[in-house]
Amino acid sequence: MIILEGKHLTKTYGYNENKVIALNDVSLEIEEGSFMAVVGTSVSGKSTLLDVLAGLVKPDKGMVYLQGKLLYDMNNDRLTHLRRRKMGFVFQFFNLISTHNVIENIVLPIHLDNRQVDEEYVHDIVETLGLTEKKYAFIHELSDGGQQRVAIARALASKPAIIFADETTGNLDAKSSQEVIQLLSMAQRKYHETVIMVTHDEMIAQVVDRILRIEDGKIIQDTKNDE
Ligand SMILES: Nc1ncnc2c1ncn2[C@@H]1O[C@H](COP(=O)(O)OP(=O)(O)OP(=O)(O)O)[C@@H](O)[C@H]1O
Repeated sequence: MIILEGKHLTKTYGYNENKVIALNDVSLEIEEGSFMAVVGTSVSGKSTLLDVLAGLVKPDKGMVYLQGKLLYDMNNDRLTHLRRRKMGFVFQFFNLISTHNVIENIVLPIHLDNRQVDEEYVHDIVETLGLTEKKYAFIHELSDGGQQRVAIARALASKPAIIFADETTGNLDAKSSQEVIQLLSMAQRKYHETVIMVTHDEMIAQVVDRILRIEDGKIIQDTKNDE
């Protein structure tokens, strides 16, 4: 089943001689439960594509449908509500709250959405990500790797329809980047999540279901791993 669809997405930044076409008429469909990696050289438009698909950056042209619902047709409050309910984010620099402990950070998006925390589910995620011993630790007490795990746990906890991950602006070393990919892949299989991840890591072929290669704001290669 198609969970997310982008149609003729175009996004430009700047004007006249400073004009940059970050996305140039991109269309794609994403299967529910799949793990898609978005790769490509620097400033090719990867993050812009992710942000447009996630309802964070409105395209100049084109449409995004999440489970058949047109994203940019709704007002901002509804879009924010939809993002909270349906999307999980694992972005670089994690946006974790330093005055909260690990478990408080993980359940924060659920509280923001005025939903009941599924304690059993959260417990399972915490255990799966190896955070049980760190549950009550503060964020600054964790290593970078530990913080990454909290960010992944937080994205999973609200049972989103899709998880968006972007490591592109950061400087994750190859090992941390592999770890994030492995953890997301495990989560995708265990919790039947759909994952879209922007990465510089090219060693992903075995893990992901699909690799989308972007160059100059266009899809230049779309490789699906059919098992
Ligand atoms: N907020 C913005 N304002 C102006 N220009 C932007 C903005 N965001 C992106 N761009 C431009 O759009 C183009 C695509 O950027 P984008 O960040 O999507 O590429 P990327 O492939 O994710 O790059 P990287 O891998 O280096 O992070 C670049 O030329 C960038 O400078």
